[in-house]
Amino acid sequence: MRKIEVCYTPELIQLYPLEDKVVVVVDVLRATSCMVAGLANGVKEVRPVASVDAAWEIAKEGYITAGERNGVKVEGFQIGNSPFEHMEMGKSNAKIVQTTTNGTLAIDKSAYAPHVIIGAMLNVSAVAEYLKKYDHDVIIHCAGWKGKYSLEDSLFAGALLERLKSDFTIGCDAGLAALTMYNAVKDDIFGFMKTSSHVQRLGKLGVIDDIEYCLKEDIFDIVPVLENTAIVVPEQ
Ligand SMILES: O=C(O)[C@H](CS(=O)(=O)O)OP(=O)(O)O
Repeated sequence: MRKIEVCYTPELIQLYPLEDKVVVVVDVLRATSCMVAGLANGVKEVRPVASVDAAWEIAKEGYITAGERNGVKVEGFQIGNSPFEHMEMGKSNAKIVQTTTNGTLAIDKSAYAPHVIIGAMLNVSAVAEYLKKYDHDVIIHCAGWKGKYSLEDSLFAGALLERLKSDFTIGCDAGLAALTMYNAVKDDIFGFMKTSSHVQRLGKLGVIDDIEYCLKEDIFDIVPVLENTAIVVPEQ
């Protein structure tokens, strides 16, 4: 049986050989939720970059600048890190260059894997169905927060494992912990998350609507993939 493992933070990713794996990168609050919401609503592609300077360079090619530092829109950028802003950009089929504290860094650190896909609560069942058809072992790469563990990305890991537990062997204790936590709180994820450090931090910035939205399961059925340097939704 294929194996699925969970890496809780980008600081640990060097412990996981990625050469022959599918990597699911997740940053529920909020980077990968923005990508999924935007791409499902007409955004053409997202170029994830680790630095603000790199974003400015790519913006010269006609990309909309998106992203945050410390949760706040980068000065001079067109949009920040809200899924609603990304969905709005879909109306003009924008191409976006995005840099965030945790999410785009985790993508950067996964980029040498042969296959990288983008997960969020918003598309968790679509990701599960995609992985069932794809004959490879899987690593769920949680973006965490500044190298540390985060509850929301672990909940995504648990939600995905719950959907895949008959098809994959859960190959690590991190996965078992995520699955147990998800099943314990799945009926009130928003209530559970209220005490988390990320919600406390972002809540102070007045983005509670973003948080509530990003914690919803299965709003979209797309699976964005990293193709060379861009995240796109391949034609079915
Ligand atoms: O904007 C966000 O949600 C966070 C900001 S911070 O890390 O909490 O300061 O960034 P992200 O890379 O989307 O986790």
